[in-house]
Amino acid sequence: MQLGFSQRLVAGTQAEALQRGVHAGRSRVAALRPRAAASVEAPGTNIREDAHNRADLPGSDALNARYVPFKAVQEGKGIASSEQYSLDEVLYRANDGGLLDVQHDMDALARFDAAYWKKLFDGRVGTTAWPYGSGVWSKKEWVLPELSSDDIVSMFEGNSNLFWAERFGRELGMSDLWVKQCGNSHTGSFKDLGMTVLVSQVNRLRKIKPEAVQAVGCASTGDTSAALSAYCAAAGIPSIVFLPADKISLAQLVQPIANGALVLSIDTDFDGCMKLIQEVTAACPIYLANSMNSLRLEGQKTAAIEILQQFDWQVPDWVIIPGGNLGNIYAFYKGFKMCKDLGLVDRLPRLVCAQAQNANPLYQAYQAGYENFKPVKARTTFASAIQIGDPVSIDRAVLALRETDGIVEEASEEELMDAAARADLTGMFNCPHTGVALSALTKLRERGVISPSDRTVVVSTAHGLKFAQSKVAYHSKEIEGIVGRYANPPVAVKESVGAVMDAIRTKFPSV
Ligand SMILES: Cc1ncc(COP(=O)(O)O)c(C=O)c1O
Ligand SMILES: N[C@@H](CCOP(=O)(O)O)C(=O)O
Repeated sequence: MQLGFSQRLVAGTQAEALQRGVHAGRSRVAALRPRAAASVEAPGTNIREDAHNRADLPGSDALNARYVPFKAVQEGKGIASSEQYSLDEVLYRANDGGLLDVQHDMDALARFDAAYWKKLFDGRVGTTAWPYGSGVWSKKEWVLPELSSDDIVSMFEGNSNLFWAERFGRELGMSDLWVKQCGNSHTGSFKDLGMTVLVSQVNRLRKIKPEAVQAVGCASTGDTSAALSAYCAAAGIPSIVFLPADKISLAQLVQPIANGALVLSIDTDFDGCMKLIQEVTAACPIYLANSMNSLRLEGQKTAAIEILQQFDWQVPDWVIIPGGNLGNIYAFYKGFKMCKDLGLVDRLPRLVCAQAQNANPLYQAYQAGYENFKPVKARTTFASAIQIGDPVSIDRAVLALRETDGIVEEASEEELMDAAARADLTGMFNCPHTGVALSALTKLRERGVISPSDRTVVVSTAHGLKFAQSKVAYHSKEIEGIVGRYANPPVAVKESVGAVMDAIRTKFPSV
């Protein structure tokens, strides 16, 4: 919707008012810090209270969002759907059993022009004003506009770095390759972005409907469970995690244990855990925290908005994302689409979903023109967090890929481990899932689908340190069937200068 001159003027004035509010809030926060430490004498003088007292963005009371059936989104109806629900309802599926989607009142958002939103979002980067220091909540009006700042549970997630992978790009003959480090986050994966939103809404629900939400639960391959347990622990909310026994890394397993969740190690795979959690959450007041719950995607979509913001609102040509349960690829699409629909950018990037060959139901569907999707039995993969054969968000992923002229690629175990290790040699420290995305990038580049100057973003979804065991195995050349082309095993040396010098000169003859 185009704004008339007088409306633009109003929006500009509002933006300035808000900027003043944010900056005033920031300086007040700074001024209050010493007193907050002595909060016994000065109760309430903290950044949450400061947010409570701050006037909302003028006109923001008109902003709102609702659940609508995902089918309505597929049909292009969005918030105009006749079936819709308040976000205060506890439900995960529409009347027809299909998924739900959070839809925003785009006309209300469009009352503020693109320049207004850019200025607002840019002005919040790096602030400590509650809750805008979070990369997710800095876009609060586009996430959960009606949620009170008092209810937000945040660890100032998001704002992850997007860096120019100059040397790795050069190896692939590319000049404009970037890596978005979504794994550089509180619990070491992108899941924090969605979990802050879900747990914040739960925090509200527990105040208005205490009997309806007694605990929050999820099935997990290790990252959702880590994020859920951390955010629940921060808010004092009980959490329960269903983990496939012996199928997640030690670092992932210890996270919910440390955060006090009830950890159930179940003798099945992720798909089995996912079925169980759906039954359990349907039967008792345990709130479902998997990305089947569309609240999660409202947080995850902010990573896409953040990428555009980091490129000064320029659109990259390609964004490559590893896919498992397939919520994230749709979340990225939603973020990009919202920016386009509200005029912040003029096009969408092409999306690539990268799957492990051992768990590739979307890749198989893509090969068949998305006809007759069939779940698969996911086999063991080093990319264990995407060892998923029956993705809940398959329909969401297909929509995202169709709308962006997207591509699906796959990577064998050797390809994904090699790709992660090769990129590590240029200074990264990749998890195997990022290895899947890097392998997809390499293949698309070699086939000439991605051109030398295409601006390309690889989304790194978890921190490599969560998967140290598999990286050690690779570098020790211990993995059966994998040569380890980029392995760099440590050299055992006796305690003698001669032996040390020999070892150095073997590697660097000119020393
Ligand atoms: C590290 C990591 N990468 C990628 C994914 C895939 O995300 P999605 O399930 O939304 O496709 C997951 C979880 O599934 C994950 O934990
Ligand atoms: N990789 C995920 C799998 C579950 O995905 P979700 O996004 O639907 O919660 C995990 O870490 O559990």
